[in-house]
Amino acid sequence: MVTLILAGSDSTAGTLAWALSLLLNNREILKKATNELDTEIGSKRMVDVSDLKKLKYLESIIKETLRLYPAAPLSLLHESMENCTLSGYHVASGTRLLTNLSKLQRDPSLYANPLEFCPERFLTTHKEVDVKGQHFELIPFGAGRRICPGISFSLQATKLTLATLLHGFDIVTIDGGPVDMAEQIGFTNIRASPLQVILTPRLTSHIYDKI
Ligand code: HEM
Repeated sequence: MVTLILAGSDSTAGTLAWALSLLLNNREILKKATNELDTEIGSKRMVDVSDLKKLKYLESIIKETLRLYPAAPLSLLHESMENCTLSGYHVASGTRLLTNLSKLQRDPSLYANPLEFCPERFLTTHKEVDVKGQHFELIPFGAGRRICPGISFSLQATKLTLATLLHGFDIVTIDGGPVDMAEQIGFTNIRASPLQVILTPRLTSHIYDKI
């Protein structure tokens, strides 16, 4: 249980903070996300779990966030159980391997303008790519038999929280300026400084009574 809480909290909260930071620095993308929410949900109620499958643009924002800021940038250690050859390299039994997800997911041979926050790529050139371990150019949750067991929960929690925040509130930085994107590298990749924002309700007040 402790493992699940430790592995699940920083990673999911961190991803949410990166998504908001990226959106605040790319306000035209934020606007497109709120437009999608207004079209699909309207202004008379809060977001519901059943709405999530309709929010394709928001889904592409989460994929793009996980591409640029994978919560576990070096994944976890895997130990080779036997001698094998991997992409032409001899790997002796007992060797411990890490996958550099940050580097992989910012590889210019896999993504055009790899450092740019461009959710649209997951609706066009990379439409078929998902994060579930089948497409090796995007594996923020790892792949194979040790893939993150929290994947469905965290994708659902991130999408619901982000949708609820963006639909329910106008969000700006405290000084109106850009968000500092410095990373604090550790076991999980989190922001170096806390993200501080001002939230202003965008829906009529009685809708918030249900929160
Ligand atoms: C955005 C959120 C998350 C990301 C990006 C993420 C990413 C990862 C990655 C890359 C691994 C290593 C996979 C490998 O070894 O190949 C992992 C393992 C793991 N994750 Fe997550 N994770 C997230 C959320 C969660 C949540 C919410 C939970 C639990 C509720 C969780 C529980 C675990 C556990 C227990 C492992 C170890 C699995 C094993 O070694 O067999 N994670 N995660």
